[in-house]
Amino acid sequence: MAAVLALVGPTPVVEVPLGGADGLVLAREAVSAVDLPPWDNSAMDGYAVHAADVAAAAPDAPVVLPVVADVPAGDVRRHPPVPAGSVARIMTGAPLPPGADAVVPVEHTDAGLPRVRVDRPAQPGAHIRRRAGDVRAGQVLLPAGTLLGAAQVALLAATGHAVVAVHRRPRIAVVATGDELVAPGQRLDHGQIHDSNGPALAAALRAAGAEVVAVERSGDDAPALLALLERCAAGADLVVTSGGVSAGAFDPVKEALAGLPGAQFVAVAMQPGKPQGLARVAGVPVVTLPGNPVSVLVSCELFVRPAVRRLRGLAATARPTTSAVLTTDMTSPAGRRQYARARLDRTAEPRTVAPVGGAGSHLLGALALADALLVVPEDVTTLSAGSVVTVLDVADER
Ligand SMILES: Nc1nc2c(c(=O)[nH]1)N[C@H]1C(S)=C(S)[C@@H](COP(=O)(O)OP(=O)(O)OC[C@H]3O[C@@H](n4cnc5c(N)ncnc54)[C@H](O)[C@@H]3O)O[C@H]1N2
Ligand code: MOO
Repeated sequence: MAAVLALVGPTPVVEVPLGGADGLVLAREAVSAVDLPPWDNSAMDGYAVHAADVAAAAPDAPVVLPVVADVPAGDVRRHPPVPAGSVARIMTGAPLPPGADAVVPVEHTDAGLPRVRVDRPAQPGAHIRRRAGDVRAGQVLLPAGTLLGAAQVALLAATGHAVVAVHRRPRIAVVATGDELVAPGQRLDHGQIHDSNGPALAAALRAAGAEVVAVERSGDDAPALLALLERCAAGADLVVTSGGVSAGAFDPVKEALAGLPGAQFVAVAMQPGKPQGLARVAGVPVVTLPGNPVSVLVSCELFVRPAVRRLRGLAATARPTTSAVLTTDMTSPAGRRQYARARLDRTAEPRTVAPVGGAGSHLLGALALADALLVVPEDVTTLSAGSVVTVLDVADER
């Protein structure tokens, strides 16, 4: 993972309309130019009063006062001070007229106009939301590096930000390699299969926060593949390939990239996802994932997702791990850390985890039912039901 991360940094800073900024990451701290609330205002529908006028009000001794003004929310008039001995009718969020120092909720009155009966006292300051009680002008609202979600967008909108400086959504191109690949929906000849890695990587990368700018298929001709990678690199921050990196007689990805500076192909002691590689094409990092359909998604999760986070301007962290109780016995290959596909019961106490399907890197049926990866260390070859194991929680939504 470190080798992949070393190739990427946050994408360039762009100014985008706030309305389209959710899911992006602030590139600069956001500062408020205004106080929030901008003026003292009412927290209740009711009457703005002088607290002293209603100090003795009670259900059996109501105080009757004249209503000298009506202040709805959105009222842009500047009202004169409310004289002592009178009140203004006021709605939630409306500016408190000068003079008044408390709000009596309408429930504690007869809702009257032009005179109102108030049957409860109010402490000075009651139901008043003070100017700058939330945010002060000049205050840092959000530091650089903040992921913008609904609450952050609300704060930026409330403080009047129409555009925000964010890291541009990372552009990633996907290239699935293999002469056997045919687009889903097309007829298969003997020896051909539908390309699942292309669509799968595109989905995983989008879920990680990337913009997928191309999903290409390439045959096994290395020069043609290199030309395709160069075209993809021209419009991308990162290119991700699948297939063609193991020990076969036709491993075009290796062949296409091997001569490039910085290219490296390694066997990682994990299962699935052993053969891995990376290179730069025209300066753009290319991560070469193995072709087996389970391997490609597990490797994308472990190696590419953190890199996408870094490109977005976030910390390049992995997903959270959790402990769970294994529900069945299982085995694991010696010398390779296994990421077994599993289902995690998040409602059980303690949590339980059950492997789904076998260890084969072609077992897409089981992968699609899994929502977690059960991590079995390199030196562990058998695990019994009841053991406490580490689980990577990879579910995006559940
Ligand atoms: N002699 C050895 N053979 C293999 C080794 C090894 O060490 N020595 N490693 C195995 C492991 S582990 C993996 S993983 C695979 C990785 O191979 P490649 O990255 O070269 O991938 P391919 O050979 O192109 O394909 C492997 C497998 O996946 C299918 N595939 C490929 N692309 C797609 C796609 N886009 N959609 C659906 N399925 C795809 C392909 O048809 C193969 O069945 O190598 C092992 N072999
Ligand atoms: O390591 Mo490969 O990725 O098992 O199938």
